[in-house]
Amino acid sequence: ILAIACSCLCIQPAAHAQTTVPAKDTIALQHGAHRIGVRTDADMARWRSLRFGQFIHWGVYAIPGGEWKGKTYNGAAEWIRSWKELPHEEYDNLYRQFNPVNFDAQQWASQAKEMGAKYMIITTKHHDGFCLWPSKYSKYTIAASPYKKDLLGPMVAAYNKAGIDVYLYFSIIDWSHPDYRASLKTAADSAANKRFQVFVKNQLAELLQRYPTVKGFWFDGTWDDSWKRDGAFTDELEQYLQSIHPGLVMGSRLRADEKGARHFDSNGRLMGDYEQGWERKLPEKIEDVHGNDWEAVMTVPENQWGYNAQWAGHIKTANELLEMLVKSVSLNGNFVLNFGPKADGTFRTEEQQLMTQIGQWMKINGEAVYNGTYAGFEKQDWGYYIRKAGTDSVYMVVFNIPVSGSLRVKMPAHTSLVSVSLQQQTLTPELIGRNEYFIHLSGKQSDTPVVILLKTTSGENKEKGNFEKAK
Ligand SMILES: C[C@@H]1O/C(=N\OC(=O)Nc2ccccc2)[C@@H](O)[C@H](O)[C@@H]1O
Repeated sequence: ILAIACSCLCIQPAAHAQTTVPAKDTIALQHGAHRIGVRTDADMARWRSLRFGQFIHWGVYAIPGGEWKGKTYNGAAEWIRSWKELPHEEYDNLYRQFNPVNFDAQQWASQAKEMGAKYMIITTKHHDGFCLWPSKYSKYTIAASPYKKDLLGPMVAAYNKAGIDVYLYFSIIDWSHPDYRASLKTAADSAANKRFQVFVKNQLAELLQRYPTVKGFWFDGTWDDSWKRDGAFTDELEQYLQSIHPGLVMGSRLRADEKGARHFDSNGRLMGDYEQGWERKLPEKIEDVHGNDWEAVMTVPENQWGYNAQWAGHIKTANELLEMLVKSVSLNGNFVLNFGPKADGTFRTEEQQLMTQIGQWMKINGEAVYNGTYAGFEKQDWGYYIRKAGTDSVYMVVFNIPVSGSLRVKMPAHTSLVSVSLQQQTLTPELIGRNEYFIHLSGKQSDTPVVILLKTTSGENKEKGNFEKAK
């Protein structure tokens, strides 16, 4: 009885309490997550500090741009090869026309820098298999096009020179490769898949050898059964890439465990270095990210990654996109905004205007975004809190100024307010309850987000803040 009493009385804390996911750990896995909790090394800390990235989807799909022989393709432009109106034979010969004579890596990098992006993700090859670099493992590359020259090298050099890290998008699905199989039905399929796995490993090693300053891979196209069913290979591949390029940052889309689970293994543990499932959607609250690092990727139209001439439907504005960026950072994540250059290497006017508008705000307010983390304050309707990593500085990024003009701020327990400022102007909050304030923005109107800096002090035996003494 004593033993029973003891076992139900002495609650053992979880052996590894870093994650908040109720991990079962009931399934023994060889190829599940090998790390519990976030990566704490310098390369991951750098990725985490960047917060704002630029995605670029560029390839031969930019030539049709979502249209073909007068008809409009309703899917995502980079998927047009899958449209019955466009014969594979015709699509697979588009590379003969791919000649981006107006491509200017320097110009691309400087407009990304102006926007305030700190990293860039480029499609080395999308699902169609066309390689933007002269891969020696494929004939279907930029070398076979009229342009001939490598596109990735100048991009990596120009972006790095502009102080922007580069990550390589790589699609595992490759519609151009004779050995690609979505599913494995026969022994011949399995033999082809083995050859395909060697091809993937060779191309990835080739990319790291050619572009040694890249910081990681952004894998995609890993949902087919042929990939999911070989968790061991995905595990070995990730470890191989880390061995030849230590510190690489790779998201959760690469891996499967030996039971075919993706992103999270069969015990609910995140595989890879950050959660990569937030595609064209954002988490709502901090609990949704389970203590993991994560990244959201976003399109300007509803769902177009490659260049799409039509750009039908709702086109997000700079303020909408800034709110997504700020919301992501307030929930401890990164936000990556996608652009689809034209076949000639230029960006459409609307995308250039967005980069300029976003950059104008980031130039003044980027300090609230870069190195931003979850602040631990109770969410209010006026917008989002962002804590400067490792400090007592908390930014309020205001998107909705209430009709009262008064912004409610509830201080977390054991945290006091030391000062409040709006750019260079000091504000005096009104104490309206126990450790609760109104910050009055009377008469303030703004057509861009307003940033207020709170200096706080926290801890059990802290000196009082400057506004707690009742009048
Ligand atoms: C970034 C996008 O990534 C893709 N697909 O992403 C996903 O499949 N996303 C996904 C799928 C299932 C669950 C959550 C996200 C591609 O097909 C698309 O062309 C684009 O490159």
